[in-house]
Amino acid sequence: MPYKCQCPSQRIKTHNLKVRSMFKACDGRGTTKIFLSIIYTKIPHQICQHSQHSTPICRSGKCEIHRKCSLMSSLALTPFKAGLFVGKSIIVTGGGTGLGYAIAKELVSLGAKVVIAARRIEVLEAAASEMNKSSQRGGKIYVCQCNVRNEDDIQKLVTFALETMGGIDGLVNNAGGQFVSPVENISARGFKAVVETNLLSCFMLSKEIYNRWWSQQEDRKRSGSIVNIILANKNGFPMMAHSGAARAGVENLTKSMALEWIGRGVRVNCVAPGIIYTESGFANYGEMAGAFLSSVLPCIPAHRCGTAEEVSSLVVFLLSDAAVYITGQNMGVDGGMGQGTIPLRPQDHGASLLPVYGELPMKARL
Ligand SMILES: CCCCCCCCCCC/C=C/C(=O)SCCNC(=O)CCNC(=O)[C@H](O)C(C)(C)COP(=O)(O)OP(=O)(O)OC[C@H]1O[C@@H](n2cnc3c(N)ncnc32)[C@H](O)[C@@H]1OP(=O)(O)O
Ligand SMILES: NC(=O)C1=CN([C@@H]2O[C@H](COP(=O)(O)OP(=O)(O)OC[C@H]3O[C@@H](n4cnc5c(N)ncnc54)[C@H](OP(=O)(O)O)[C@@H]3O)[C@@H](O)[C@H]2O)C=CC1
Repeated sequence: MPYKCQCPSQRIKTHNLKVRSMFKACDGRGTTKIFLSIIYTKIPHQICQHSQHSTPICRSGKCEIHRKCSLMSSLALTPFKAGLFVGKSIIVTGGGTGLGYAIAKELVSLGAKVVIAARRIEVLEAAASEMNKSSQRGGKIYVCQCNVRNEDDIQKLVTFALETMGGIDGLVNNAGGQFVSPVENISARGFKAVVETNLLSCFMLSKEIYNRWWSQQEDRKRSGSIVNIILANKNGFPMMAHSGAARAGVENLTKSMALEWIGRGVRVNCVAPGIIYTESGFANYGEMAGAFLSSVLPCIPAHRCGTAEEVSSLVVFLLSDAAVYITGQNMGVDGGMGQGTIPLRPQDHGASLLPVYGELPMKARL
């Protein structure tokens, strides 16, 4: 099947725009879509000539287009100035995959020392060896196995970070997740597991670092920044109610910590991603994910998923001194969804809420 190129290379050439990152997706029907996020760095012309994209699609990952896609991904750069995080030490939980990986990678490319922590050590090690290739100016990734639901593991993580990096300037509470279920089918243990994974973990790790490091610093200039990754749950989170509730807890905890710790120079903020395509994240939902994506994309004002790098930029900004007057906030990265409800649950239940007062005209019904 001939490949229909959607690459906006003409625009890039004409306006000399800058390209930061690329999102590619095979739709399984022989078409590869290439989305360019036209922002920061200049795309080399030889990579993005319109004519070079008229190749038939393969799904092996080895064709010319895939090669160019990978090349483009590896060109993804940061909008922040080189060396911005030199001398800074940061913990990113869940940093071996998806959003956490993108955040850790951007930080290390800016010179930070970063501990990535999660349960699967082999995933962390593979990620670290990849990321260390893009490290700049002394940036380095260290790995630490940690189940964030376990308080002993949390204490060991903080000990490891202090010993290897000599301090902690930033924390990204990104590890998290949930499973899909209607409320009535969630067991108490299941609900508790999700609350522990997303809320208790954030409380335990933030507190541990505060008590052992931030509260001990004489020099308040060496301040701390915590960024909590939550999700777009402003109007509830049907089919993942446990997670919606846990993240609402994180948002409120964020405000309390922000107000209590501001005197110690510690800032605390939330980032609420909308629907961000990460291979690892979506793999948790198996076949449901594909169907979900096709029904949900038209409901996103931007008509596309976000990329991990688009979340990472905001997280890195909040960690940086550029955000020194920002604390207690929750910011969405959601393509215009306004941190609203993700329509996980199709409303195909019929007229279950019948009007009690008066008649509802036919045209006002589904
Ligand atoms: C309707 C359409 C759906 C579309 C799907 C696309 C969704 C896109 C959403 C976009 C927004 C959000 C994106 C993301 O969050 S991406 C990140 C996703 N990553 C993860 O979720 C990974 C982490 N998740 C987990 O580790 C688990 O879900 C959990 C937090 C629960 C931990 O599980 P674990 O097995 O370690 O827990 P326990 O062994 O302690 O078990 C405790 C109880 O939990 C019950 N449980 C666990 N998994 C499930 C399940 N899949 N379904 C039902 N119940 C589950 C388990 O049974 C235990 O309870 P019981 O003893 O009572 O049985
Ligand atoms: N992708 C999206 O559309 C959205 C994602 N989010 C949130 O962003 C965060 C990252 O998601 P994403 O990167 O997409 O998905 P991933 O599944 O790739 O990331 C989840 C990460 O958390 C780690 N993790 C999960 N449970 C634990 C645990 N108990 N202890 C330690 N680490 C744990 C996992 O590693 P391991 O399994 O090795 O422990 C994994 O690295 C999550 O909190 C997610 O809920 C929010 C909104 C939208």
